[in-house]
Amino acid sequence: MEEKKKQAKGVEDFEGYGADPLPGEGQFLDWSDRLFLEVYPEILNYGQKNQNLSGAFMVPMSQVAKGILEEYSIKMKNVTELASKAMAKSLNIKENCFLTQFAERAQHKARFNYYLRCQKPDLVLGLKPHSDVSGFTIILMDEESLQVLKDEQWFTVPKITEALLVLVGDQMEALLVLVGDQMEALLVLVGDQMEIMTNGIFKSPVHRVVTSSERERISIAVFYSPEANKEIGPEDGLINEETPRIFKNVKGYPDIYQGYYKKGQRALHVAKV
Ligand SMILES: O=C(O)CCC(=O)C(=O)O
Ligand SMILES: [Fe+2]
Repeated sequence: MEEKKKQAKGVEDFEGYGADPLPGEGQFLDWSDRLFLEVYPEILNYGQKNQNLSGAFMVPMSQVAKGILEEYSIKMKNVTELASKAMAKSLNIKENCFLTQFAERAQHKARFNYYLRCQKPDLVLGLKPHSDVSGFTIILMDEESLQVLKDEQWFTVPKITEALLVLVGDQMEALLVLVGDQMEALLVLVGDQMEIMTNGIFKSPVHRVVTSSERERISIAVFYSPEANKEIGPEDGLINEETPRIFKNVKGYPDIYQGYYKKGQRALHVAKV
């Protein structure tokens, strides 16, 4: 515990080790311990930043841990490319169109969540209801507890061992994609920016994590987002007379999102036409 405290980030910082920044008035803290790191494109600078022990990279990592993080990040980069293409294909639009919107310096941020056992699981959440700001998020989990809101009801996302990639949209459809020879189940959760780029066809679901008094849980979420300050918008190929544009082109959406997230609110309406 002492060692953990030494590495903790400031209460206002987002990146680094510790709880999320203090939420706005009337909001609760989440029952989780997490490490949040930008891995792409920043991973290339990781060693340097680590030596300086500044900002988000105050968490010293062993060479082994750094190696694993690098390897995982490279694999995740492949998965995001594969999933971006699969999503475009499923919509009958150009395979590379989403990759072009995410652009060369697309961001990958990894969040390592550790949800401790909780004495009052009926009163405390591991993560409050939210939608992700990302284009999409790839989640690896060891236990169930992630829930998605549909028709005002919470559904627990099952832990699947056979499937490799599952897309949870509004319809909880499954999209199976083969990722190398790895048999770990990965979940792809659509984020707000993909809802904008697909003109609302893929929905960014509201989700939360519940706690348990019996078991702890670990998950790794990799948030894949367009390059910083890149304007994004609905794909031309998805707009026609029958399905008119419902979202504007937007720039700097993550900043707008953060303001609403702190208040426990969604931000997507600001991008509506
Ligand atoms: O722990 C999980 O399964 C989900 C985490 C999540 O929703 C997030 O980090 O945004
Ligand atoms: Fe999330």
